[in-house]
Amino acid sequence: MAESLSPTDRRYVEIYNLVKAYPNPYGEAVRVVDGFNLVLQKGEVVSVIGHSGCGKSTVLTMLAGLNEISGGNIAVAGREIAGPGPDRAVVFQSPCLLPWMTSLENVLLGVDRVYQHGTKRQRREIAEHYLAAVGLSDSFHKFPREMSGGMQQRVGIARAIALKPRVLLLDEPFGRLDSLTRMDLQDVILRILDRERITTMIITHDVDEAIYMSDRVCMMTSGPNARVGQVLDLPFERPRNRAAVLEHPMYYDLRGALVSFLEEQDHGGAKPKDPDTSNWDDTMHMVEAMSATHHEFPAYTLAEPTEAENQLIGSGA
Ligand SMILES: Nc1ncnc2c1ncn2[C@@H]1O[C@H](COP(=O)(O)OP(=O)(O)OP(=O)(O)O)[C@@H](O)[C@H]1O
Repeated sequence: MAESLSPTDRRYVEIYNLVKAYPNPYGEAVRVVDGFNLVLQKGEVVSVIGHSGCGKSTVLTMLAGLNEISGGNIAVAGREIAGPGPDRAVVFQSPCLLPWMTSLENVLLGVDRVYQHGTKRQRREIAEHYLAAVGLSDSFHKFPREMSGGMQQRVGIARAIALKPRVLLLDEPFGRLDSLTRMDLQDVILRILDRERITTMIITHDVDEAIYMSDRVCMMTSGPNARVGQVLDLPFERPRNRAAVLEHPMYYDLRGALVSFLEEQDHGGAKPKDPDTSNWDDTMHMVEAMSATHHEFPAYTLAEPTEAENQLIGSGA
């Protein structure tokens, strides 16, 4: 993030003293998140990691405007948020596609709303462009039931990116996918982010994923009263290269810092699901396997922005 940024872009997403209180079974308000502060630069990718139940999704859904804020505030591009909006697109663990619509129609749902002044042909061109960008050029007319979980998640990603959001929010987007699909989709997202430079927050349980995908990793303390414990800066260049990241001399130290933090936070309370720090041994094996196996999807290429997209964005539509 070396280029000079305007003051607004340096504080593109600003989360200030954020609080979320939920009622407990006795009706008392418990502050799950309390005093969470984080600033993201424009174009930055930040992962949020922490023990299960600490409040990661709570922070993300408040940033999405889907969850009421109990205290503090959140601003995007200098403006305090008030509810959800197409400037913040979310991809959840489950892609939530409408089952009676094809992949193209599912993506068009959002595109039609954002580009209301575009022609039908222009909007279709944009939806097709983003489906192609996630490797689904052969599946425009498939229904969700005809697609694998990984393909459905690709549609969910295309739908989110096609909105041209200012901020992309990924809530454990690969949580239900097998390791190979997961790695494939990590690369799909990284390549889109390289091109689109979308400011992105990723919630994950996977320390290797956090390191591979992000510019910084934000570690949350365990709840209640969870907040940012530490923030780790990552030295890896973009575009990311998996082998180069894994072979980087600092990789083990960085990973060790994350795991140590999580272990320190693990102070004996019952945790339904601990962060997944177990797949390191499999990772190099997976990299080799990926280069050796036949891919389900055609080689990923990113076309230039479509003419329709440029015209519509240029006209402020
Ligand atoms: N609507 C709600 N009402 C009451 N408590 C809630 C509500 N939503 C979440 N919580 C509680 O808030 C805490 C934080 O939940 P959240 O889902 O944000 O955690 P998380 O870190 O994302 O967990 P995980 O990693 O398991 O997805 C949990 O203890 C959860 O039980």
